[in-house]
Amino acid sequence: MKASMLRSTVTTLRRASSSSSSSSTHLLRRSFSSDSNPDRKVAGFMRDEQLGMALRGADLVIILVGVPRKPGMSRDDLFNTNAGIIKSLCSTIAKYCHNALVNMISNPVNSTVPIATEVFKKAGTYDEKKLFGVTMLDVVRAKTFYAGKAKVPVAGIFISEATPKANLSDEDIKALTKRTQDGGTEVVEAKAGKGSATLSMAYAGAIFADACLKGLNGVPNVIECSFVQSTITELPFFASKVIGLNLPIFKIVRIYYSWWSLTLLSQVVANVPWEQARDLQYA
Ligand SMILES: NC(=O)C1=CN([C@@H]2O[C@H](COP(=O)(O)OP(=O)(O)OC[C@H]3O[C@@H](n4cnc5c(N)ncnc54)[C@H](O)[C@@H]3O)[C@@H](O)[C@H]2O)C=CC1
Ligand SMILES: O=C([O-])CC(=O)C(=O)O
Repeated sequence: MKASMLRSTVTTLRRASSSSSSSSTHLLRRSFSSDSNPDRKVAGFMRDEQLGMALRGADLVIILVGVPRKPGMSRDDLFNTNAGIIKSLCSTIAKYCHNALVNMISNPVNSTVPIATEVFKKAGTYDEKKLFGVTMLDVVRAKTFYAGKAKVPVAGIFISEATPKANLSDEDIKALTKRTQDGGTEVVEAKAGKGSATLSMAYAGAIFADACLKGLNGVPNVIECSFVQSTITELPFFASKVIGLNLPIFKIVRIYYSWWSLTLLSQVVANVPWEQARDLQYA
């Protein structure tokens, strides 16, 4: 697909008021211009019956509907409400824009991505290279906290790969990792029941969506992290470093895990099987 030919469409999905009925879905569709087509259009769609119209022909769908956490909740506590919303949306995506890249922001991402996978598989439209759980906010946080500690602007996606190198002790690395892991909870608690991270998520979501659009426009070697179908651990999905968001060359890059990351990894792996069984049963 040539850059000058591309009509890159981003569709975001929202309901105006969470107290309204399930038939009040509000949708926003943005069509980005290209050199040959300078028109920039933004159109709004309302209600479930217009969902298909909003989605038809989209190149990229960003899913951010659903409920956010309140203080004291885990992301997994959102499963019962958000799983059904995601299942229904993904069925419509399979029908109206099965070629679209899907950026999944709605939590719990480690369940909503497998649910979307199963829905797409059942519809016969699944392509693992098109479904991305958005973990970009963790990268943004890690970079910000590392830069604060190291007193340098940071490039690179992981603490173990960050440049320029800062001389951090094991204790510093542990603390940075924990601060990054707890970043979402920090915001949820600070907002005291009024939602989770929104502005920083918008920033992170825009970076990731932009990377996808670059990939679709044929820009080579776009590299970001995302929760995708992955072979880097024994788990079927894992937040992985992904190179070449320009389809179809997408590939997972192995990374160097520090001793501390490996310790955390073993804890994650131990928890996942029961969640997976539930996600698959649900979908
Ligand atoms: N992946 C990540 O790093 C992050 C994920 N999130 C997740 O994103 C999701 C949204 O969070 P916020 O934007 O803070 O919540 P929010 O409450 O500000 O917005 C959610 C929107 O979804 C709408 N909605 C709810 N049920 C719907 C339905 N059945 N159909 C259509 N629209 C519906 C609501 O009306 C609302 O407009 C949550 O699941 C949250 O946990 C939030 C921040 C970071
Ligand atoms: O923590 C939450 O509930 C939202 C989220 O995923 C984050 O901010 O990282």
